[in-house]
Amino acid sequence: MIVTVDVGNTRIKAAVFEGDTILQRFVFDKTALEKNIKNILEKFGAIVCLVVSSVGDVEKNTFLAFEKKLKVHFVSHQDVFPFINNYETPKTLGIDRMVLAAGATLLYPNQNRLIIDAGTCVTYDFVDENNVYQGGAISPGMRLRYESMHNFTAKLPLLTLESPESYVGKSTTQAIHSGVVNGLVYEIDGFIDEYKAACKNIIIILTGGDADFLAKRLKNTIFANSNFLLESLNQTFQYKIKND
Ligand SMILES: Nc1ncnc2c1ncn2[C@@H]1O[C@H](COP(=O)(O)OP(=O)(O)O)[C@@H](O)[C@H]1O
Ligand SMILES: CC(C)(COP(=O)(O)O)[C@@H](O)C(=O)NCCC(=O)O
Ligand SMILES: [K+]
Repeated sequence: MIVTVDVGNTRIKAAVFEGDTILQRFVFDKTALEKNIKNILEKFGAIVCLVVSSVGDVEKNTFLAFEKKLKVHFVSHQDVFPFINNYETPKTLGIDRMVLAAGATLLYPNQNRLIIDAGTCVTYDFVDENNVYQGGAISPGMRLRYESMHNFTAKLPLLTLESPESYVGKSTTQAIHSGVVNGLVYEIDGFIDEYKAACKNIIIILTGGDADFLAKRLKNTIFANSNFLLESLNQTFQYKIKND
């Protein structure tokens, strides 16, 4: 039994795995990291390893403190990955994106894969059918769009996520909701259309904190799997054990 932990720029997600099955999933804030990990380990005494992917700014030592009880592994660029990396700056590629690419490569063999992670940022990652990671895109996530328009203007209020009534916003509030939500939906549909036109045999995976909300609004039919990063971490770790 292992626990995988995904430290994003907004929240921390964790899942306990027995083989390929998720037993329980947790979401918490970085201020409550130590307490939550402690609780998970107390609840699941059979956990032998803590596998961490981090792009956030939490202290490594918080995890290392658990090393007396179990093995702690930070996924890093030095690990073995099941794809060839064609990114021109492989050392700066986010470790979360590497893990998503690895999970897609292992779980969906012999096809092109596009992974869209709608978190703090929206990331697009493309692994082709020859298992070559080709790159993708990074754009502001939904919450970031609301916050940055408020922070960088004098007049725009900070709103919380709401479904726009129409693409024609009839008030400041409605115009912001339309710009943020419809804008991101059009962006994602636009990228999906480009990838689908360029490659016939492609699987598209949508994950991240906004995945469920967005999936319902896309023109393309895409099923959201908000656990995909945690599942990919489990897969990446199993692959490492087999291939090290
Ligand atoms: N309780 C919540 N707290 C913060 N963000 C949330 C919450 N519920 C949904 N979200 C959405 O999730 C997104 C962040 O997704 P997440 O996958 O947690 O990000 P990250 O992996 O970058 O930490 C935000 O854009 C926000 O709209
Ligand atoms: C793009 C990201 C900020 C996404 O982080 P997230 O939204 O998952 O919190 C992260 O993958 C990162 O820091 N990447 C480094 C740059 C790159 O991937 O090229
Ligand atoms: K992301």
